[in-house]
Amino acid sequence: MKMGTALVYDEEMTKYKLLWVDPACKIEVPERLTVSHEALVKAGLADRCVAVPVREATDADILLVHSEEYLEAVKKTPYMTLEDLKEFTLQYGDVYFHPNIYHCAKLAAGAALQLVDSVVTGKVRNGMALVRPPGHHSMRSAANGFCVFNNVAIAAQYAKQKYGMKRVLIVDWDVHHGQGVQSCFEDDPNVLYFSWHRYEHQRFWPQLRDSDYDCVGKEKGAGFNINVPWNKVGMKNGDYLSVFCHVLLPIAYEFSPDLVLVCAGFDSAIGDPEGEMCASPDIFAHLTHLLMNLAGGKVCAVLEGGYNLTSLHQSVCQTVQTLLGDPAPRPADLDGPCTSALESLHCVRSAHRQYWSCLKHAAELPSSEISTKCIKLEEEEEEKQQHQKKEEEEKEAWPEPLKRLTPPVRTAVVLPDGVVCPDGCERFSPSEDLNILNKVRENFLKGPDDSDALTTLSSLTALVEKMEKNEICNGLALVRDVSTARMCVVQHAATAHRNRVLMVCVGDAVVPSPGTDDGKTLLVQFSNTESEEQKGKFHIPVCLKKGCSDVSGFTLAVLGLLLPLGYEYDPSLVLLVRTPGSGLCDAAWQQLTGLLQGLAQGHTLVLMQEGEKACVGPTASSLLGVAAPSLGKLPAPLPEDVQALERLRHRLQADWKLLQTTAPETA
Ligand SMILES: NCCCNCCCCCC(=O)CS
Ligand SMILES: [Zn+2]
Repeated sequence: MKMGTALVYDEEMTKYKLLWVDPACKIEVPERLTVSHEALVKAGLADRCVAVPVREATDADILLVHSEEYLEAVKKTPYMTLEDLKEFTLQYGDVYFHPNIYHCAKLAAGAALQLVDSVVTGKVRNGMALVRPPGHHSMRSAANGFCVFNNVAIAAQYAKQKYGMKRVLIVDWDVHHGQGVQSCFEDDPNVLYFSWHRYEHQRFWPQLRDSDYDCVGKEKGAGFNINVPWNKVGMKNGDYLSVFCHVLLPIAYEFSPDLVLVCAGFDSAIGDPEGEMCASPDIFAHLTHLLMNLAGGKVCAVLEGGYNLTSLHQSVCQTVQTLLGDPAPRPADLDGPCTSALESLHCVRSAHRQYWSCLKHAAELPSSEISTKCIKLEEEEEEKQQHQKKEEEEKEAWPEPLKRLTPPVRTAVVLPDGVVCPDGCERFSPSEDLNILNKVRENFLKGPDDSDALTTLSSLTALVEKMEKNEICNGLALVRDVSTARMCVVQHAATAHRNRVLMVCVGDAVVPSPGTDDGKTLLVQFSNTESEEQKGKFHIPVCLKKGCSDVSGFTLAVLGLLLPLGYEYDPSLVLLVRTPGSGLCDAAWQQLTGLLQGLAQGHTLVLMQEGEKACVGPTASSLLGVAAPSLGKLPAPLPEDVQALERLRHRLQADWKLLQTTAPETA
């Protein structure tokens, strides 16, 4: 499987700027690109990428989205005087022209097409295009919001036309609604457009009625346009992750795209004057990671907005470093979604429940008076927040994202002699560390002579120690006795006081509840047997009618339950245990292994029963960072599974805020 990350950039795109006074446009400056690119160079990330040259989009490329008259009009701008340019600009909104902007707009669109070529032909696995002018606001026959040509919309049409891509997912995490993208594809069921955006009940630019959650697409495209309006500023990491886990990812997996394009705007990060949100730059490492197992990893990120040069360059680095496969930083102290975000979440899920089987269970929209009451309630909160926000603005500051050091060894394996070490992995030699050997001997050995158990258990202990020191990223062990191995790992990991172990079990082995409910271990167990005993906050049985053999139900449980739990729990180690009888297909198992690596700085330890030897290769592939194979278009999950998950989420959301999908009942 091809690895490699493309970086498409050319300094020519810095060579235009605002030539007159216009307060709405002055934030769109050339430094946005130079600062971002220099940060990638300084962080040593640019050198790790495959440099892909830009090219000018041809007329034919541009006409995939725009009208001839618009293109002909823009073609005239290089020859215009300053007065003509001002005149020409007046017909559009919140955008400016410059003698060189037509050239740069062709390069920006061409850069996106070069990126698509590199990814789709397999030259690289994924990549990022650092471009300006941005694109997602430009309409078929109009420039808008700093945008001239719609770079990502052109890229999507190009991918469909040139490569016969059936289904393209566009994720727009920019803080503005890409109305240009929406209008291009709103009747197209082959392009799923997702956008969240600052909206404030249509009070925020561009103040469009069509940006609200009930604009779901038209005719054949109904359901393939997802708008998540942020009706308040100050949204944080927990708000963003909730929307990914409870809206975007379940639908994206059901849609099963052949290609993922990202309108990667970073004005949704903290410090940005446009967005006024509070999400930290490292959240983009997680948003990127969560998309990287879709479409076999074919992800093309194209820069859109981002106007605070500090959070912009930090967010760009977080995104590129994740595309390169480096483990994501641990998500620091996530809050649950705020009331306003929950209302939006609930409305979006209700608006789309008829189109997506993963949402069938979404509760009915609250009757109209309740929703207006919510808005009234919000307006009161708003007054309070407004003056508070004024003070905050001055001291907007956030910690520099932690340096993400990549362990020297990516994947270590503990395997019985007869099993070959998968390519790219490092066989972990048994430990000679005497105090480990003694501890294992006295705590876990049944018979004194059980030498190979001693070898296995001491190797595992040593492996966990090396993961804690970040010398090894993740590991895989094929063991005879999984339950003893599991206890050994949990016991060792728990000794380090601040450790938390997320243990995920698939298969029919009965897993005893972790000792006390002290929170040092969170056990999530997938099975098909309804367990009778009441579990605590830290032991969560997920019972699916057909266990893990139903990929749709399993995927829904992973995306809408396991991931939010994992992010909120924020473990230092993820212990993924597979025992026979899970019925889990390799692709679903690899998706699980891939997605969980977004937690614990990628420290995932997979324990498998010896009988699962055939699964060593696929597991190693995921642990090495290779994208999991696509699951294909998912059939509808079993209604009883959907209801069971919904009930479980409602039962747990008092303890686990990221499981919430509806606003607390208004008094
Ligand atoms: N006219 C009131 C000023 C509001 N600012 C709007 C500026 C357009 C923002 C477009 C953008 O950021 C592209 S990602
Ligand atoms: Zn924007």
